[in-house]
Amino acid sequence: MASSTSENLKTPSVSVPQTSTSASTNFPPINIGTRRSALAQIQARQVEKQLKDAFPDRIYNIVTVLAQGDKDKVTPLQQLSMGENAKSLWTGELETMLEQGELDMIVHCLKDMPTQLPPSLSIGCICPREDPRDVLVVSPKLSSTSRNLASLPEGSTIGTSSIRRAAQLRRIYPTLKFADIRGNVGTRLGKLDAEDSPFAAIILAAAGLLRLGMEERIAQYLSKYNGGMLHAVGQGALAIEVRANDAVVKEMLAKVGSERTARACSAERALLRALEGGCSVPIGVETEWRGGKRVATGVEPAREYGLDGKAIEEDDGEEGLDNQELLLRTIVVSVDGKESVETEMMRKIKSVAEAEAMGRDVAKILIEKGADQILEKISREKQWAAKKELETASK
Ligand SMILES: NCc1[nH]cc(CCC(=O)O)c1CC(=O)O
Repeated sequence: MASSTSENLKTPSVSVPQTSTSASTNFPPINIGTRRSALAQIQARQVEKQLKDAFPDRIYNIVTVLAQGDKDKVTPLQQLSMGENAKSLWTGELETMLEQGELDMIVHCLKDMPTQLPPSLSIGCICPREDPRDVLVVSPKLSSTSRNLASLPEGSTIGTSSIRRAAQLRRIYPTLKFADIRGNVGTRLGKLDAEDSPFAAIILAAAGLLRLGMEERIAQYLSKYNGGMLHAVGQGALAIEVRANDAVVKEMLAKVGSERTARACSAERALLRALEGGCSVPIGVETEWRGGKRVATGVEPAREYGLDGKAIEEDDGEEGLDNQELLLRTIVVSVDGKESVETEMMRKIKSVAEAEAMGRDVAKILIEKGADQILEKISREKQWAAKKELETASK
């Protein structure tokens, strides 16, 4: 779909689609950067559409970049994301282009964004959240009999590279086994469905499957009260990264963002930041808005359920937001699932800053309850594994 320009010869991993010539405008085009996967491109087009609806006179280009993390399919994820630059392998190249003005915004899954951004960049807006939950996707060989975790055959292997997912499931389903599975959503589904697949099922984010139009693959939605699984910080929300000093683009994005999602996700991210967790740290969260006219998840527009399975009665949109309370549930689990610390807090939240304060307060409570010991142990083990890796490499 994207046609290459001669510019790309210098940077072959970047593809710029032809600019549409239909809109007449005096403004320069808005270049929207994203990763190259099918899901990333759908997400970028969704944001482009919202911007087009709000600002039809502007021209938009979607620029896709093959991220370092997508190129290296061999090194285990946990090693790829080690150290200072954790996760920059997903965003580093795009961020350089944004800083240099080749892009005007980057559409990210908020979940994949580091909690600290380079000082020249900031989050321009957070879009309304898709369903934030993790889901179980079952192998076609089992899908007529096993539609949930509890009914999978004993000793089944679940494909996931996420310590958060594996650790939480080990805690509740000690007979399940876990194995790494890498790649984009489509690649993972292909590995699950292969004739010689070692996996009985895999765990994915609902949001990705829903955006890809693959809802029919979802066997079970997981949450605290269904499978005992809390999702990742920021899961299901798209965030748009911009140059911190780009007032024009920031003003445009104000039309696209959701205050409800921004508050919920800011609480989650402040919690993660305070615990200094990288993407592989097993912290699970759930946020719900309670009270006011509706009982709702961080999901928006309101779906027909809350994360606890209670029906959502009425959607009073953003208006009732200040009268509602934000419920934040969290869990920190050891890798083997044997130790865990959980806490829940509910508070009225009237701004992103208040949401961040709540996230930090929850982090303090988790630390008082012993979460720091779990996290320190994981960090020691990671350093040990990295040292071993270096020793092996230098032999
Ligand atoms: N780790 C990759 C990733 N980053 C964001 C999503 C899902 C979409 C979202 O959270 O918005 C996924 C796929 C998955 O975890 O199944």
